[in-house]
Amino acid sequence: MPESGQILGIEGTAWNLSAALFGEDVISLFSRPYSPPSGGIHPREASQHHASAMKEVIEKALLGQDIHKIKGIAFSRGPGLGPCLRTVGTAARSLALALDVPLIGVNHCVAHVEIGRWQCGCDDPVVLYASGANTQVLGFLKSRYRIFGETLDIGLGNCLDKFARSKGMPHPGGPLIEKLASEGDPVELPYTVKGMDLAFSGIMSAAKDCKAPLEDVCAGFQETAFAMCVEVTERALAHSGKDEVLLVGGVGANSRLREMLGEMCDERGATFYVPEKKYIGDNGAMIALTGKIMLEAGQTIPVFDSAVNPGYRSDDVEVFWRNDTGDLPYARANLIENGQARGAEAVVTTLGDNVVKKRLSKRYRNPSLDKRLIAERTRAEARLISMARRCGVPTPIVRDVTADSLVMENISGNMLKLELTCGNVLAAGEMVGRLHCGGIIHGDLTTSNIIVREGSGQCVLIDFGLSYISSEIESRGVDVHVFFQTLESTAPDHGKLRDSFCEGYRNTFECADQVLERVEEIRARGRYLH
Ligand SMILES: C[C@@H](O)[C@H](NC(=O)OP(=O)(O)OC[C@H]1O[C@@H](n2cnc3c(N)ncnc32)[C@H](O)[C@@H]1O)C(=O)O
Ligand SMILES: [Fe+2]
Repeated sequence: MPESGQILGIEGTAWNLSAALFGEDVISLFSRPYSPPSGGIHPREASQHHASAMKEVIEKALLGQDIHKIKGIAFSRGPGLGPCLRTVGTAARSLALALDVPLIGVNHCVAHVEIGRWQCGCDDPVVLYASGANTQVLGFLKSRYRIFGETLDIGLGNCLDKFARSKGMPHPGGPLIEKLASEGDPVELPYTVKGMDLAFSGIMSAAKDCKAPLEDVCAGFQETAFAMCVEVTERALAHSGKDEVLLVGGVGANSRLREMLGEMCDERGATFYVPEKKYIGDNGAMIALTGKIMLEAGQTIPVFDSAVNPGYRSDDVEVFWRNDTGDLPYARANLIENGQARGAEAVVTTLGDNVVKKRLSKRYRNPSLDKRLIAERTRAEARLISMARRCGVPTPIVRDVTADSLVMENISGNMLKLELTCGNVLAAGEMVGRLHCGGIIHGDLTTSNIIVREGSGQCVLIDFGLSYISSEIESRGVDVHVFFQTLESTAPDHGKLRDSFCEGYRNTFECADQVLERVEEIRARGRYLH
């Protein structure tokens, strides 16, 4: 590996203009945050702030340093606010040319992850990246940071900030909401999880309209939104078989979110990591460090081809600097002991020809939210399994229902994720087509929730805990989007599998094309939003 010496990194995707020098460790770090006089971040004003503070920030980061030791200039290439990115890009290019050193274009999201891994010393975590503009659950697989799930509308931080503004609180709202929440008694707010994806706009509008004392609304907001984030992180852990969780991004500064994630990891036997506060939100050190790693891996860019990318996705980056884990990470998925399988939210125990599925209480969840979710999901599951069967979708037969448990027929076979052939995925597409045709949305359509029945090879759909009735193209689209995401995050040949699914889906559902078009739209929407 070539010795890369010192790297200067510049961050300025949104609110913080920050520069750092990284050698073997962080040598210097200096930031000039932009705080809007009123309202939220205005892209042009933020970029003007960055332009006027650039000289000072770079000078302070380089104070007392020998600039001849600098072997590369790294900058945040995206995602972020276009005008801010361009200001930073221009400064980085000029410095690279003036010092005659390589230029490294860093993906901001990947940099959040890399500084977390570096600081915490974790190896292969499931990452909850919760910041202003982004909320994603990421995991490394086959040379990329795959997006297991993400927000379908706005980022958690922006959602907190907008709610705060509507109540007359200053920007950014996160820290003040945290303070108020600690004195409140949580109100009930809408909880929206779709497979491993999340949506925050429902909770935001309900919170804005809520007439309860502000402390109680803030507490309800945190309890609900954070429980959603922890749930999808747990789901990603169960699905991927990884055993480390890393929290990064500005919202990671919140101690309640840390506490909840810590409790979830504790219950699952996973290890929880979170970097120091100065490295958790936007900072120049994360760009300098990632720049150094990328330079060592040979990932530099020529100045003439270094345009910024406001929509740069975490999974657009080919990660040359990490060893591929090789096999799909299923070895440790779903702990199975004494005939019991433990998924993300329930324990399934085999009892002869039946299984008992019992939803577990989660310590990280506020008790009334916990009770509400367990009861709602158990009831919904029993009702929707029967409906789906009537539509010709193979499901287990339900034999009994209690407040937190279902007794169902035991289906023997493997999860679809272990038998990802085009034929099986085509059959899955046909099954989902029938389900949607009958007006049912599965709500958690992953390859772990389809069993390929031993002997007949028939695809059987399980886990209807998040299912609901809807004939909307949007809901159907999200269902299929979730399925495609699990293919993408786990199967290298996902293109072919996707085609097989579409073929099956078209075979049984006449609105298939409309839905598949919407899936493309939903995918594009997940890209950086302003
Ligand atoms: C693309 C890039 O520009 C963007 N960066 C970004 O959003 O800044 P970051 O520093 O990672 O996060 C800022 C967010 O973090 C929230 N935040 C800060 N302290 C918080 C706290 N104690 N509780 C909750 N939220 C907090 C703020 O309210 C704000 O929304 C991103 O990573 O998405
Ligand atoms: Fe960020």
